[in-house]
Amino acid sequence: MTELTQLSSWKALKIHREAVPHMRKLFAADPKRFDNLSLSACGLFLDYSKNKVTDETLSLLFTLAKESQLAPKIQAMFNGDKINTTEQRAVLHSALRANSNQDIQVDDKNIIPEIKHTLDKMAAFVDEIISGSWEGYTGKKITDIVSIGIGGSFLGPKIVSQALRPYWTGDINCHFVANVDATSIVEKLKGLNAETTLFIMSSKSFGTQETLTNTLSAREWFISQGGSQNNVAKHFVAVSSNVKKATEFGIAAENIFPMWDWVGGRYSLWSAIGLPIALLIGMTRFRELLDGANEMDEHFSTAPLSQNMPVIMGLLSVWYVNFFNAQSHVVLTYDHYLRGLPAYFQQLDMESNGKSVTLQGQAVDYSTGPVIWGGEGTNGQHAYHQLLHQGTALIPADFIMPLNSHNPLGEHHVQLASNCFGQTQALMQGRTFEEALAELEDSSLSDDEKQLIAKHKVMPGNKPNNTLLMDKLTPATLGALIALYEHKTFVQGAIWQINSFDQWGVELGKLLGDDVLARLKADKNTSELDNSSNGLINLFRQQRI
Ligand SMILES: O=P(O)(O)OC[C@H]1O[C@](O)(CO)[C@@H](O)[C@@H]1O
Repeated sequence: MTELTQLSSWKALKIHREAVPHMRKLFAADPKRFDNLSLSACGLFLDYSKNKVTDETLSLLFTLAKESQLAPKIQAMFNGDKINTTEQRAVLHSALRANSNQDIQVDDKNIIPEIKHTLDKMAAFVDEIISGSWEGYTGKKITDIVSIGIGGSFLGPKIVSQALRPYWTGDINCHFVANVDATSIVEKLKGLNAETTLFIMSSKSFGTQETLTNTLSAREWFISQGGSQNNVAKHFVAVSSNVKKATEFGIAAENIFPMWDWVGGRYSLWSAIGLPIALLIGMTRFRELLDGANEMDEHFSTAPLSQNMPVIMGLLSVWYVNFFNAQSHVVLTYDHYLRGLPAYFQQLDMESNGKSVTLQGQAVDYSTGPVIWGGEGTNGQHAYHQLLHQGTALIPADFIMPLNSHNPLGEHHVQLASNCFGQTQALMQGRTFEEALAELEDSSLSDDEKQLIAKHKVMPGNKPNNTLLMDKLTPATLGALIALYEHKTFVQGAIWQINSFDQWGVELGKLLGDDVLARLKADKNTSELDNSSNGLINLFRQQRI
């Protein structure tokens, strides 16, 4: 048995689970539930009143946090302790957005000056590109960026750029290429002019197959379009922690923006990996994004547990995963600009908490990270919300909506808000059999038919959901929102006693992929593997035109 399941709070929560009444009852009993179970921080407002919790639940969850040493674990992360123990690395994405007067030590060295230096280098570069003083090989201004990277070196820049579309300066367009499928890069390059296109190769390791292959193809395209090897320096820059490999690959040393091994890929948009964002919105706005995240770092590291937004959200998730067997969590963004966030949070959470051994190497005997999925409202209401309301799985939901739209057109936003709030209400209260029957009272159905249809119209309700609001989507509120989910992910990992910062699960696939590649390119059939893999490889070799 693991330590976690032996904690007194864990045992108490297991028993207490049965005693939590339906949320309808909780709301009826407490006219102040909304006031009591909501809080504001860093430009965000969280309503968590529509959760299956009483005061006792929350108190037990906070005890669980204390018994799990959450507060010292938070401090260890911010202090730069090597909490990523399987890779012996500090976890300091927070340092990337820290104030420049701070002193944060890694291996007895203050890392703040090099962060500042890289931000200054980014600022100078952004200025040159936006002003047009950086010229392509025929003297023209850069108009298009092609950002090549995958995983954290793709999702963060892409989704934040998309979310901050209203803040683009308008001079530059950006295209993102991640997949090794040639269709992705071929389609992106269509219509681009090599003279005015800049490629950013983003890879922390500088060893990721997809990114290397796409960059080579981009360089070939550039040369096939009239650029020459000598012009590559004007059109290719890289972001990497492996400066040596990037230089060997042929990226000019002055065109390499460094990052560091204490930044995880899925936490890296705050580093020079965020360069595409800075090129689109300008450096001042990029710094506002960092400031918003920094505010959330301050909140997370200083607010008491019971007033701490990431702590509350993380503990609620643990409550459902471990005590109600919730196996997924849905993120519903009621803002078209935020439509990519569920995919971003999916990598953040699932790559971080998809683990099954504790830090001590013991197999867990409880569930860890749930499946994260979602999409934009109201679209999902006409697709998968049916399962949220009446399906058999319990799926906690986060609704995210800015109170003001960047496009205040007619009644659109008030209708959007009515749908968002209406969904949170429907999930919570549901519809009883008696209510369903009453709705059918005036229909021409027989009594038996009414009884039958009413059964189908029953919605159990009592489905947990959070609502996160902000005045308006700005770089600062977006920074705070993303940092909130980063820290929520940390809280869950800390309770589950796992390492949220490695990703060994993706490594085996990479290794086997390399072996399969060699076999696909070989001039003879494969017979050494399992017979399914042999069969697939040989089929591919034989059927290829
Ligand atoms: O930036 P890199 O080193 O190319 O890695 C890309 C992505 O690959 C992963 O390791 C997963 O395969 C992610 O964690 C990372 O963001």
